[in-house]
Amino acid sequence: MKQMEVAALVLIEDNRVFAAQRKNQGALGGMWEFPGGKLEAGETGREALIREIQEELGVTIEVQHYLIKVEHQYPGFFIIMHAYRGSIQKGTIQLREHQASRWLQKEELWQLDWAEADIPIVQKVEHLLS
Ligand SMILES: Nc1nc2c([nH]c(=O)n2[C@H]2C[C@H](O)[C@@H](COP(=O)(O)OP(=O)(O)OP(=O)(O)O)O2)c(=O)[nH]1
Repeated sequence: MKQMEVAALVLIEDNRVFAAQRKNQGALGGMWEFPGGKLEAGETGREALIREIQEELGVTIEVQHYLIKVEHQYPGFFIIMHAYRGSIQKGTIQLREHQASRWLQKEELWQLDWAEADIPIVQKVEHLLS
């Protein structure tokens, strides 16, 4: 069974969290997620996250702390996801790989069609927003 390890960013500004929508084609097409991506060989989760966010959003982030580890079995693959809190150090977000993005308030969190593995992260975020 295919297995992957992924790092994801929980970015909160002004009491809103950043969510991004995957492109319609491909794995989990159209689903909402926290930006990030797969760890490459020899990379730590933090290193992968900094690299992926630079690639996907064109910004430099500072990773603050580890938030939660999620393990989830999708029909075709098993995913281990590490979510971190982080903040933008430099740059303005540009969507380079996602089709849409939103800054969500607490009450809006469950309006989105989240990738299944993200549910525990969204629950955690719910407690971080007021
Ligand atoms: N980045 C990210 N990926 C997630 C989340 N939730 C979730 O199930 N995933 C899945 C989607 C993908 O299968 C995998 C992330 O890898 P990725 O974004 O690099 O995957 P990809 O297939 O788009 O990229 P690639 O193979 O072209 O490099 O993890 C999430 O919140 N953030």
